[in-house]
Amino acid sequence: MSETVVVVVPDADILASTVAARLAIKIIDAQAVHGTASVVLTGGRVAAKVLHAVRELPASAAIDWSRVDLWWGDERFLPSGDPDRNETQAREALLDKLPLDPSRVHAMPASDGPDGDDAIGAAARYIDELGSPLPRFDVLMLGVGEDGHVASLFPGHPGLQAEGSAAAVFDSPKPPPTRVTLTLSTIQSADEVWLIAAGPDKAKPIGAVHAGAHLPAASATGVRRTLWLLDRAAAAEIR
Ligand SMILES: O=C1O[C@H](COP(=O)(O)O)[C@@H](O)[C@H](O)[C@H]1O
Repeated sequence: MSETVVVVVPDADILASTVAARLAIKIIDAQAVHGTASVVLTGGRVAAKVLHAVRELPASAAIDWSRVDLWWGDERFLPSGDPDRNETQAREALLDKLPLDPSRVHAMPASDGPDGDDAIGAAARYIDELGSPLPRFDVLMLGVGEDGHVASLFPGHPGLQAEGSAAAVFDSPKPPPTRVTLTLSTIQSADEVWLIAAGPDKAKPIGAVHAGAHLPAASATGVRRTLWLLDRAAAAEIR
């Protein structure tokens, strides 16, 4: 039976440090049980803050980073190293400072990668990388957009119905227009899904989801646990 928990902390800085602490413990526990840990990263502003906070965390020294698999929930389909790529931001905030095993860093392809600007080919390549059955995801982190989107799954957009484990997204309402995303069924395969949001702009969609609205964020649930990790401003409209 899956549980949903809402955790509210005073502000965005405290949110980043508490999510970082939770993430470190989750990775340490997963490595104790399985030998490895598998984490799905998200993009966006709060994600960068969380990764920065992991860097500052003394407990991160207890993690064997060479046995952590990193995946991405979505990617802005831009050239490698573009500052708007979720991968670039994660590398700058944390990954470049860690002794990761490069073969365990599963970034989504860039638009100057092996498939060039063919986003469908890039999504197919990520489907291959994910494999079948899907990897075990110990924790899958997601930001929440002002419109209630998660990963690159936007309300009323065809990506929401996509089949397969990952999909290309075109004409995204948020720039850049072309993206690659995990599909809802892949997100729902994670042991724990963490929806992380800070700031007043997130209050409306989060309030709506908790009142029963059918926004993409409402469908982002974990097999064992769904955690909403919010600052007070983002939680303001939860009744
Ligand atoms: O474009 C994206 O936006 C969302 C939310 O970002 P935020 O800056 O409003 O927190 C993010 O979750 C997603 O990964 C990203 O591609």
